[in-house]
Amino acid sequence: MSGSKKLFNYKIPKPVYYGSSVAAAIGVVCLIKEWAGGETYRKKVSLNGKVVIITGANTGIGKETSLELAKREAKIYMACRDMQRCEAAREKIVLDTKNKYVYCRKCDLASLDSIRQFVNQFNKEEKQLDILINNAGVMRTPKDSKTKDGFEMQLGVNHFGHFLLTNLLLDKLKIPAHSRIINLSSVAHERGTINKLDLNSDKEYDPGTAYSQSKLANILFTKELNNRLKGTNVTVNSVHPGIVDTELFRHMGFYKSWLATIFIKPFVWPFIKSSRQGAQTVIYTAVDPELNNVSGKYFKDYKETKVSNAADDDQTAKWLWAVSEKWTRLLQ
Ligand SMILES: NC(=O)C1=CN([C@@H]2O[C@H](COP(=O)(O)OP(=O)(O)OC[C@H]3O[C@@H](n4cnc5c(N)ncnc54)[C@H](OP(=O)(O)O)[C@@H]3O)[C@@H](O)[C@H]2O)C=CC1
Ligand SMILES: CC1=C(/C=C/C(C)=C/C=C/C(C)=C/C=O)C(C)(C)CCC1
Repeated sequence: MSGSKKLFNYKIPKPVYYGSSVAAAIGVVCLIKEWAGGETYRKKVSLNGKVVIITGANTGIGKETSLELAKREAKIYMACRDMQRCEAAREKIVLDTKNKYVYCRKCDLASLDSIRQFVNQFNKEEKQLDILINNAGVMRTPKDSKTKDGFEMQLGVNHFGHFLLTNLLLDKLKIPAHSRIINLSSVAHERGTINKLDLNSDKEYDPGTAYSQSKLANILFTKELNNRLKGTNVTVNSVHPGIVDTELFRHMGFYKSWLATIFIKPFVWPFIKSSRQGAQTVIYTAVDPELNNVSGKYFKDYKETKVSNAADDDQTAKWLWAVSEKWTRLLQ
């Protein structure tokens, strides 16, 4: 028997036995990951003739969403801060989908000037906008990270940047029969509060608290924008994509450490979504015809989901809107 294992009445050489056991175990783990990651959105919805803007489209969830919408024949504007990374992603999307109507445009959400320049250029290029996906985001940026206009980086990029961008694009969104805005929020909003006395975290800064505040701001923005868009053709919803293995964790030392890589990640890996899996609910809310008249909602795993009490607060939503209008100099 040495050098072989017995299975029923067959002698299997040990290397074959152990090799196939490892392969089977890997197969099972992959199946668990596929199952835990949720269903792929497969409804055949063509976006031929539709114009889409996706912020932060060069990597992670934004890149996968761009790829999927390009397959559905949309004309896509990838609004990114790093043109080299954007071009690399665009090339791949164009090669994979054969859709040549995919463009890179500079839009640094950490600069109000850059956002205005992006919109000025877009207004010259397109008559209408059908889908705006406010996807770009940063998480747990280091202390003292500020945008060009002095906003705390996470609130600045995740909320103020998208607040200005969306408002400047509303005229173009009002042209098609139906158009949509999708705001990427997060389950992290549940831990968030809006700090009315120190919104910009100038007095005290905690990276996790500031991220949660920014993701709560995304939902409050969705709420107030939905109020203001009543009676128009434009809907606005927010999405939690799941816990997704992307570059969002770039500022979290522990996540990238050898300790986490060896002792934690192998066990949680099957339950963390890939970027493709994380993009599915975003794609669903962006394109599914059943949602043509659904607005002001928050989605998770294809389902409308309840938001936290702090996110269901009309007064704070209005307060945040007024501050955002002022700080981004929207009405200048
Ligand atoms: N991953 C997750 O587990 C979760 C993610 N989310 C949300 O999903 C969204 C997408 O995140 P994800 O794909 O995971 O993260 P990634 O870090 O992989 O992608 C974020 C994108 O945002 C871009 N971005 C960052 N700062 C700016 C800026 N100043 N101007 C323009 N673009 C910018 C990045 O560009 P660059 O490559 O140049 O840095 C990148 O393209 C975020 O809003 C995030 O909060 C919500 C819940 C969970
Ligand atoms: C997977 C994993 C971790 C957990 C990460 C979690 C739970 C992230 C949640 C992120 C959210 C909610 C992001 C976006 O909004 C640890 C503990 C860091 C260790 C390394 C592996």
